[in-house]
Amino acid sequence: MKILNAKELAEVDAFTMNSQSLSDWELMERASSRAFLEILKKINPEKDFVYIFCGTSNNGGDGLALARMLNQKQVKIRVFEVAYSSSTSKAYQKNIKFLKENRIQINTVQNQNEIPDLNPATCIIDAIFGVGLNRRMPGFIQELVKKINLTEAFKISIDVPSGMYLEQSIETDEEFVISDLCLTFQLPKLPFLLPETGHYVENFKLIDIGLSEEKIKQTKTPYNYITTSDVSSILKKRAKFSHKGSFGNALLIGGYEGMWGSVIMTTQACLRSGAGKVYTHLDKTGRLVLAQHALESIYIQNCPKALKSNPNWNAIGVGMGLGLSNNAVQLMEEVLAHQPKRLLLDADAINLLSKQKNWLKLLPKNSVLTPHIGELKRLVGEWDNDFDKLNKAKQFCKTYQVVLIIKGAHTCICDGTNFYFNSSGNPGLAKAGSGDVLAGVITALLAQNYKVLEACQLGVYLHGVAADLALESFSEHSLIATDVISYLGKAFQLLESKID
Ligand SMILES: NC(=O)C1=CN([C@@H]2O[C@H](COP(=O)(O)OP(=O)(O)OC[C@H]3O[C@@H](n4cnc5c(N)ncnc54)[C@H](OP(=O)(O)O)[C@@H]3O)[C@@H](O)[C@H]2O)[C@H](O)CC1
Ligand SMILES: [K+]
Repeated sequence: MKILNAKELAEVDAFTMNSQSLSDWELMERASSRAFLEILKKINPEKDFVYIFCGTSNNGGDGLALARMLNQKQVKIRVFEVAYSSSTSKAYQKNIKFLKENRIQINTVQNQNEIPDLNPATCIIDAIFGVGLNRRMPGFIQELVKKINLTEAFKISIDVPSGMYLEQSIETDEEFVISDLCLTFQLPKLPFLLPETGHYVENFKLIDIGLSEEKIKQTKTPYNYITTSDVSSILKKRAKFSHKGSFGNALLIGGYEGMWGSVIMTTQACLRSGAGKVYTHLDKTGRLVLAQHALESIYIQNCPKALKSNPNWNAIGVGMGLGLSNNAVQLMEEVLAHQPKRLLLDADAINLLSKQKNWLKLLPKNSVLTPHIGELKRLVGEWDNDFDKLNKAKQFCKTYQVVLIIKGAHTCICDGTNFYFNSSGNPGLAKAGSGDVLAGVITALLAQNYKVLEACQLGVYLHGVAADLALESFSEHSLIATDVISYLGKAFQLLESKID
């Protein structure tokens, strides 16, 4: 699924209206009526008192349409025109006319003194600014938003929380609506997926408004959102006459300084993700634990020998609990000298790279690095904001020709040109061990010869789905990494059921 900016969305809107012979008001009516159905699920039409704040352009137009629909349902409402401009959109004017015809009172707010008492409101609909915000909101709207945020009312933002920009960060002294629910039209918006702003849009719902799929497909954007339909087309069927050699040999290297569990979980996840054979090198003191927990894996005692004697590792995953000792440095040197076809670097492998930046040039092309935020900082340096972070990550990938998987609530894959944000997963994954499991899933897919970017997308998505499915037995609090491994099977089943 694509993530578009305001200009691209406006082009898709225009194309849709043209191809479906719709006026802008009709498209707005479609959008608002679908948002209205979602709002009805969240309010008590008999009891709630809904305040609707409408800007003077199309986001405001949506708000006015919602006011009319709520009024028709006999919901108690108050409508406020937040008059930041004297020029209004056509669809907005038409909706104002309808409200007047229905004798619905419209209150105007155009300065700080006109901000109403919000105490009576039990629900607030924020339709002040949508995707069109392109500069700082006027002072009186900043004050209004501050007041909205202080109320106990249930807050619903239409399309985008007012004050949030699609493609730039918000200054620390700027306000934006912190809503309980954001009903966003058709496609997700970039700030929802970035931690600085996404933290305040935890609950967003995509409202399908029938925009032209053809036009969306044609629109070029670097930003993408990974959904089931994107990845189910990637997953390959296992051929009937295949054998273990058909699915690759994966070598996993880590598990030192008592951190055996780390690489053993990677091993288990790799075994559960379809690799033909999984070999694991860990500190020899951990070999019995490996034998107990991953019977199907093959223990490698002498890693340098295994690297030298076998030029045909289909994929190597290194770093999970590797430590930063001299031994770890040597192992990394061996791996880099081997120049594997497919290489994944996680955890301590990334930390070692950050210390020895001259190694970066030695990484085989298309190596996959899976840093969490702290590890990313050590690799690319500090960033000013999330947009700067994306730029730095992109530059890093371009310079070293690698793929970054930046782990987080919406894990982001960057290949130097495009970004892919994951849609699956939950905060139960915010625990030690989750990354080890992800490394195992992706190494298994790399070993099976999936294209690197496809292995990353599929792996990240499956890992999140497994965590989501695991919530049928566990809670976000109780979920642990090994639970995620035990639900990988169900996650694969879900995608397999979608293969034609
Ligand atoms: N396909 C869809 O997704 C549909 C979306 N709809 C809704 O329409 C909005 C987008 O409408 P738009 O009118 O483009 O944008 P806004 O309502 O957000 O209004 C912003 C306008 O105000 C001006 N502007 C921008 N920033 C400021 C500011 N800080 N102060 C004052 N004015 C500002 C700007 O115009 P300028 O020419 O002055 O730059 C914007 O035009 C979308 O979010 C949906 O809610 C439709 O319902 C149909 C389908
Ligand atoms: K809004």
